[in-house]
Formats: sequence, C-alpha cells, structure tokens
Amino acid sequence: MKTPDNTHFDHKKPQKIGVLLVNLGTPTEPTASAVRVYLKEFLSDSRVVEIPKIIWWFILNLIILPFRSKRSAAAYQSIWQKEGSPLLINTKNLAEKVGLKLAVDHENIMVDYAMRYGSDNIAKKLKAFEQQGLSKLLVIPLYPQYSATTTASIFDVVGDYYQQQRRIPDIRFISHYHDNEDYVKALVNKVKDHWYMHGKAEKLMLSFHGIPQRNWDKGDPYACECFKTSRLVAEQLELSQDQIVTTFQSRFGKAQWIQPYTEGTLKALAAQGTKSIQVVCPGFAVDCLETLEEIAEENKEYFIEAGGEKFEYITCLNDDDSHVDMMSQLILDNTKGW
Ligand SMILES: C=CC1=C(C)c2cc3[nH]c(cc4nc(cc5[nH]c(cc1n2)c(C)c5CCC(=O)O)C(CCC(=O)O)=C4C)c(C)c3C=C
Ligand SMILES: [Fe+2]
Ligand SMILES: [Fe+2]
Repeated sequence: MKTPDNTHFDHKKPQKIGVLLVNLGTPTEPTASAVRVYLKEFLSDSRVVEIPKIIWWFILNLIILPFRSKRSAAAYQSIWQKEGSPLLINTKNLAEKVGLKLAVDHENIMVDYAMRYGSDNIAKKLKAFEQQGLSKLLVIPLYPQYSATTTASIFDVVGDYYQQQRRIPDIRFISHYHDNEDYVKALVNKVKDHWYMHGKAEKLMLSFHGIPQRNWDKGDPYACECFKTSRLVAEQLELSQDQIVTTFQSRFGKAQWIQPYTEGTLKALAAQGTKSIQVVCPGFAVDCLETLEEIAEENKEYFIEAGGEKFEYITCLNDDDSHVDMMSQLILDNTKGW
C-alpha cells in the first residue's frame, strides 16, 4: 500500500452518503490535440480494447491517434456547445437536478458526477466526498446496459482508488438498470411525447452503442441486455416486430461487432422502401457525440441518400424530469438501510 493520504478521523463530522453518477468522459475542447489526449487514455484501457498491450501500443500511437484525432475533432466541432461538450453539460445537469431533488428530504445524501476518462475524474470526486464527511458510497455508472468495456472499467477505477486508502466506506455499485421499470417507462414516455408532437413514423429504431462480437462470445451480457430493453419498450408501446428495429452503432476498427449495424440497417430499410423512421438511443443516458453527430447528422444522411424521406432523432433522457425522478428513485432504492 502506498502512503495513504486520509485526513484524521473527526468524530464530529456528519456522516454522509455520497452518490457518484459516472459517465464516459469527453475531450476538454474540440481540437485534434485535446481529442488525442482523451482518445489515448480511453483507448489505452484494456477493458475497452482487449488486444495484447504491445501490439495495440503500436497500432494506437502510429495509426489510430494521428488520423482519428483530426477526424473526431471535426465531428466534435459540429455538436460543441457554448458551455462545452454535450456529454459533460448533460451529465452535470442531470446530477445537479438529482441532487436538488433528493436534498429536499434527504440532506445526508450528496450527489455528484464523475468521468471515467479525462477531467472530473473519479478519484478527484471521491476525494471531495471524503472531505465532506463521506461514510457510505453508491456508484452509478450511467450505462443502463452492463458491459465490461464500460461498467467494469468504472469498477476498476473505484477499486484502484480505495486500494490506496486506509479507510474504506461502505460501498454499493449498480452494475446495470436495463430493465428497471422507471427507466423503461421514461423511454416509453419519451417516444410517446415525440409521437404526440410529430406523429408516428413507419418504424422506430432503437440504436445502442456496439461492442466487438468477440466480447459477446466471451460472455459479455451487453447485447442481451440491450435486446431486453428493446423488448420491454416495444411491449409497452404495443409495437409489432416489423414496427421496431434494434441496431448497434459506433463500430470501431475492422473486427466484427455485434449486429445488426445501425448504418447498414438504415440504408437497407430505405432501399427496401421505408420512407420514415424515428431513432432513439436508449443505451446513452445523455446526448453526446455518438447520438448528436453520428445518429442525428451522419446516419440521417445515409437514410435520406438511400431513398428515405423523413428521419427524426428522439433525444436521450438527459435532464428530463422523468430521468431525474427515475435516478432519484434508483438512489433511494439502493441506499435503503443506510
Ligand atoms: C473499442 C472501442 C470502443 C468500445 C468497445 C466502446 C464501447 C462503448 N462506448 C460507449 C459510450 C460512448 N462511446 C463514445 C465515444 C467513443 N467510443 C469509442 C470506442 C469504443 N467504445 C470511440 C473511439 C469514441 C470517441 C469518438 C470517436 O472518435 O468516434 C461516447 C461519446 C463521447 C463524447 O465525448 O461525447 C459514448 C457516450 C458505450 C456505452 C460502450 C459499450 C457498451
Ligand atoms: Fe464508445
Ligand atoms: Fe461514433
């Protein structure tokens, strides 16, 4: 154990519950150099890329980072907001609203957000909690569907942090909430609200971030959880098999990823005569590059170019009341007895 840096225990300090909502992370600015720093940390995580370290070091540093950073920076520029990256702004807003809602009746609960990669990292936020008298910790990765590539990576970092500490709080970790009733209801209501404003399309597409096929083959339950979320949403929306389609986006590299792919499905549907489609991304708690640029811009273009006429993107739950309520309830359910 390295030198622990805990402060002396203070008997008078109030004992509090810390709730950390953790998302992926994002570049500090939409420039090639900032994107490179972010991608280097993200793609060096062996939970994300399982290729042997030495081989991957060469591929990442000599091929991917020099080319991808520039291309991704341009994509980030197209969605960047005055206050920064949408992923950061939306995550911050969600955590703030959940904190305010819970503060009304539960003044011992502190809510904050953290990012797995880049700034606002997990260690920094756990340290801040400690300074405010943390005695119990609930970690909620903002990934409804479990994957080792995302959820487990957050668990690793929380573990690494406490490996360096003398005092460990009581810790609870939510590994998924893909079939949580309130989460499914929030998605269903989001789609219904959209229908109310814009009418129905011929098809509803549920597009999730993909993972490599070999991760699924090795036992990652992610795809099964995505399909279960889809089934629950379809049942509550009373949609038949041919009105709803589940797909996977954001393929990275040449290997096979879980299928069907979002891009290929949109092109095929348009080519087969589907004229209108609505797309929602239930695997993303908040809007980010993968939804605002890849789906709402890039994939929209593919659909229209292939003969589609109407493409509507339905935004993520973000800081909607239904999401704030759902998260608050998840927190109360999982801090019972504390
Ligand atoms: C091997 C590569 C990747 C795996 C596996 C992966 C899994 C995965 N990612 C998310 C959520 C997000 N990914 C985002 C961006 C993003 N993802 C990858 C690669 C893998 N993701 C890259 C290279 C990027 C960067 C953008 C790019 O260059 O295209 C984001 C958005 C970040 C933002 O700043 O807005 C999210 C969110 C999940 C849920 C997941 C597995 C389940
Ligand atoms: Fe990703
Ligand atoms: Fe992408």
